[in-house]
Amino acid sequence: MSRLGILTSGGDAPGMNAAIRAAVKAANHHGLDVTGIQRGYQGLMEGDVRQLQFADVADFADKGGTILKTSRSLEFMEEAGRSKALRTLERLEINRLVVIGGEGSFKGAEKLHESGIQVIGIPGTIDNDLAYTDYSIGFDTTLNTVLECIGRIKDTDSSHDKTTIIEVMGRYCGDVALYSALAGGGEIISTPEQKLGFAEICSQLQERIVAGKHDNLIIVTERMYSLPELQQYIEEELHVSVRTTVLGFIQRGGNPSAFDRVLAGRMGVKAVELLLEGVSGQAVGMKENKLIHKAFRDIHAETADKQEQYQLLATLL
Ligand SMILES: Nc1ncnc2c1ncn2[C@@H]1O[C@H](COP(=O)(O)OP(=O)(O)O)[C@@H](O)[C@H]1O
Ligand SMILES: O=P(O)(O)OC[C@H]1O[C@](O)(COP(=O)(O)O)[C@@H](O)[C@@H]1O
Ligand SMILES: [Mg+2]
Repeated sequence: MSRLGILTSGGDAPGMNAAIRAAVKAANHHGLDVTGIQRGYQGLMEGDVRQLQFADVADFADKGGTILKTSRSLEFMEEAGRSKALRTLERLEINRLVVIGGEGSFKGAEKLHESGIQVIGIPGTIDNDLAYTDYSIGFDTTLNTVLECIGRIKDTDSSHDKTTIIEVMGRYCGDVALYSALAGGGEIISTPEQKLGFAEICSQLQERIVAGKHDNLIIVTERMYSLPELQQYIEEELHVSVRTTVLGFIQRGGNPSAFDRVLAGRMGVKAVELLLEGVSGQAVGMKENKLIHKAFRDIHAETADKQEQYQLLATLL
């Protein structure tokens, strides 16, 4: 019987388990056995695997994280590490592979494809930083979590007329911040795509204070500023009380939203279908609510056009 391997790699994202479940279900339906590779590429190199029956995954579709565990593996970035991974695949007679992860994981998957392994990617990252797909699995859940946290902070801010800087994740992509603000989450937003300087943040804040809005949320993407410096700058310039909240891993965990579960189900099944059609070196995505698939090499070159969303934001803020 033909054997399919599946792994999750990079940061965990809510909905990864739902994608695993869907892929196992689809594989079994087509008579394929599934080997779960644990701890991403690190586990692939070490041969850390277990057989996956549908019963093993059926109850986890509604859980965050990944039951297969995940890793970031420096060793796999090296030729020698990847040779070890190839030896594992050969030894276990795995000739088809599903990789659930983000951009980095897809780079690794592309190298496996170039080495002759049949591989399909599924986008699983809270960052939504893969431009070829409108949404990656996990992004919607993270947004909902961020909005819930923001709502709680707003209650306190409005009661005390305070300003809070909220740092959200996204690595080098501003989508978590952007969509949080589009959903009504904040007054001022700064992202890698539209970065505001300290002075610009202060002038926007000052405008709102003059207009009578004394509780304000400033949403920023991680890795952009020294937050203590930004906080101090605003306090000294405008003589207002400012707090800072870094949401951190709170926004990566949690049960997947309905949207992420459905997306994961669609993509998990599609990945297996593509493998059965003989497709390799591509990732499943979604554009305008239709499933698509695209070569890894084209995915890396694609850049996102978020002009429409930023224009909308300018109207809404
Ligand atoms: N250029 C690359 N070549 C081979 N493997 C890579 C490459 N880039 C990333 N990887 C592998 O993919 C893993 C996950 O990538 P990372 O960027 O950390 O997360 P994500 O896939 O979620 O974006 C890395 O730890 C590494 O093992
Ligand atoms: O978990 P780590 O290694 O601290 O990495 C944090 C990074 O992981 C993420 O949560 C998810 O990123 P990836 O999906 O690319 O792994 C980023 O938003 C964040 O910058
Ligand atoms: Mg990534």
